Amino acid sequence: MALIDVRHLHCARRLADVSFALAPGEILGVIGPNGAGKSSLLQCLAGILDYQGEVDFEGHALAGLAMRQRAQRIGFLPQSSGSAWALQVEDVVALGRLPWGDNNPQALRDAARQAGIETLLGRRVDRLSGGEQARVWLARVLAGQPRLLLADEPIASLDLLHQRSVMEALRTYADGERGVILSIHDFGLAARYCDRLCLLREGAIHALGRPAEVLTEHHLSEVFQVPVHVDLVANPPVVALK
Ligand SMILES: Nc1ncnc2c1ncn2[C@@H]1O[C@H](COP(=O)(O)OP(=O)(O)OP(=O)(O)O)[C@@H](O)[C@H]1O
Repeated sequence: MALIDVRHLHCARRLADVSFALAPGEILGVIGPNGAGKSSLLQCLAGILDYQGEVDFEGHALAGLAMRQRAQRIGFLPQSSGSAWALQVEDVVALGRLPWGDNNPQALRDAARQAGIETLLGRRVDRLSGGEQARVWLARVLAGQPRLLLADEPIASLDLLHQRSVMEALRTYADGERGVILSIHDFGLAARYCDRLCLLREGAIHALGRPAEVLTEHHLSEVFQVPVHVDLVANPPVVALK
């Protein structure tokens, strides 16, 4: 059974007739130009934006789930998070347990390790660098151990080392019964870590399939309107401007 099954999703002036399903164990990368609708899609699935169409989660209508059940099953990492308060890093991570009403120490430890923030514990989140803060907010979502993790550009502000470690953490997180849908602008990393890609153009799906089916010079040049060189046989895969 699909983890999430999205059928004919419409969101006013942002998304048109988007359909796909995600199986347990899969990472789906959502790609496309600025304004194509990647964040909007994730926000619809997270319950932040209203939509028309049908979305089933593990065979049941998502709309029928109580808010708490939904928050336990689906975690959302927004494009940018921040805190106006002087919270400790561990307090931010613990926020991820709110849907469960507990403070599960093992879940908190696992989340800190997966997001690579163990050395940041004990610090104030508002005194961390942008990339450090981004990993703390990722740890918050991981702490909730959602079956489906939605992450809006989780590596956008990260250095090379942490881009790789976060993609590997998400890969490991998805392996098994969980799934991840993330938006990403780095196509080389998308090719390397995502099982399938959804290429959006002006709110509609332009291509959906395995990275080799979606990341073609034809699709990318057409959608991004620049000549693109693609070599997915290379190790690591190469997608670059010509
Ligand atoms: N709060 C909003 N109110 C109205 N329209 C919005 C709002 N936020 C985004 N939009 C519009 O919705 C469309 C999709 O935006 P969205 O943020 O989903 O794109 P995106 O693919 O995530 O872009 P990016 O790569 O720049 O993050 C754009 O045309 C955008 O201008």
